[in-house]
Amino acid sequence: MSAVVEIRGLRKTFRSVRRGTRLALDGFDMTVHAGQVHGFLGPNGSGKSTTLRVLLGLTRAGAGEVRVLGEPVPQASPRLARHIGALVESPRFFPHFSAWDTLALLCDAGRVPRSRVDEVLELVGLADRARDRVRTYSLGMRQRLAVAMAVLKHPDLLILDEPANGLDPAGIRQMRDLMRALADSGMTVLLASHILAEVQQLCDSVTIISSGRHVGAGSVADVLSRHASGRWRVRLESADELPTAARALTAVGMRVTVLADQLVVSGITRTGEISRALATHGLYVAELSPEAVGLEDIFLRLTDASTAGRHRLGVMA
Ligand SMILES: Nc1ncnc2c1ncn2[C@@H]1O[C@H](COP(=O)(O)OP(=O)(O)OP(=O)(O)O)[C@@H](O)[C@H]1O
Repeated sequence: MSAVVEIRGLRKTFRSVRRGTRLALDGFDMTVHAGQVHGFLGPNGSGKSTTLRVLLGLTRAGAGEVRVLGEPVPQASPRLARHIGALVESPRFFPHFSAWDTLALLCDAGRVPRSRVDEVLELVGLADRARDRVRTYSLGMRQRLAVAMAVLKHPDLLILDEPANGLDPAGIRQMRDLMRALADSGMTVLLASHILAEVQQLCDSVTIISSGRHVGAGSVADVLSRHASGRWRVRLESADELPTAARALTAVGMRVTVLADQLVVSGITRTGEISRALATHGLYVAELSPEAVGLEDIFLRLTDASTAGRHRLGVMA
């Protein structure tokens, strides 16, 4: 799998007279592979927008190496511009223009054939409102028009900063379907988002940033399994047997929490240990499953740990 984005050791410091020196990126690393929807996650102020602005050549890093589509940034940024589409700031529209007029104007300015307008309107689901004025559009429709503007030149890499911000559940779902359709059409999508359930459903891989540092990355499945809770949920034929089962498991060194209809067990290396310990007391497992951990739990665990560590070290900006 080839890397579309490679970032190594990125540092960026902001200096202002009023607020002093602020370290926004502190040796940050990230890799995004071709054809994936890659989620870029981090708490407010952790450095996501700064990273995206560096990738786009909009701001310069103090140190580190950045390559997009194999080319160095910022040196190759003018050449890369036509291969990257981006939605990183609130889009501005001419409210009295229609979506069709808006895209046609951009086609003319960017020497893209106008035949692309209808294609893109179809892709973002605005074909039936294409001739209506933008000022009559909902927030979700405006966001989809902004994505249409970003993909007009059929970029290889699409960078989106919180595209579902402020959208209702239906709008979020349309945006998710759109991202998936774009990735299926061969585009690599880098998506900064706070909506972790969405990221878990949509993204192939993720990078987690906290206080300007990389704190986790990998395919969503890997990240979920790497940070699995190590706890197992155990149900028996009858809930009446749970107290006896809890005593049996505790006696062999496991940690057990008794809930109304199940046990939560940790402190084991193999699940067979649970069935074996219960069988010696004539108890049989009806259901045994790993306790589910979502991306949100992992995100909070990693970013809290990182922030707490940096507070201890006294290196917070
Ligand atoms: N132009 C700037 N001048 C001074 N400080 C800045 C500037 N831009 C960003 N910062 C600081 O850099 C740090 C990272 O900000 P950044 O906007 O990259 O975070 P973010 O992860 O995108 O946050 P959010 O999720 O809230 O958008 C923050 O401490 C922020 O205050």
